[in-house]
Amino acid sequence: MKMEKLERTAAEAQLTELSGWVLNDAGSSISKTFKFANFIEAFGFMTQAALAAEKLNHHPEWFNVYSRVDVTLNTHDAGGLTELDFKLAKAMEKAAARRID
Ligand SMILES: C[C@H](O)[C@H](O)[C@H]1CNC2=NC(N)=NC(=O)C2=N1
Repeated sequence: MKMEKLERTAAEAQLTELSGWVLNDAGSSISKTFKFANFIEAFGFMTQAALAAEKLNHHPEWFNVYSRVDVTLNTHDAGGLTELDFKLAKAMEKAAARRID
């Protein structure tokens, strides 16, 4: 799926529909840290998010230590943010219903 790179203002507008996600200085990615009660909760989130990512054919960059998952989204094919990053971020919000903060 060919996706258009979003300009900074468009990315900022999309961000208003999400909470806790931050745009990097370059305007080329969004990030959020998710916290869970323990590793199993964190890994459950990652499993659900992985299924959503596979459906979208759009995959996260992420780092997990125990109960914490740091997520960064961007579209490497477009060299920045696209609609797909925001779709995946919203799917991740649903998958993170059991987060603790
Ligand atoms: C060939 C394959 O469809 C592409 O490489 C997809 C896969 N998943 C992807 N995920 C992300 N985050 N960015 C991409 O540009 C991307 N491209």
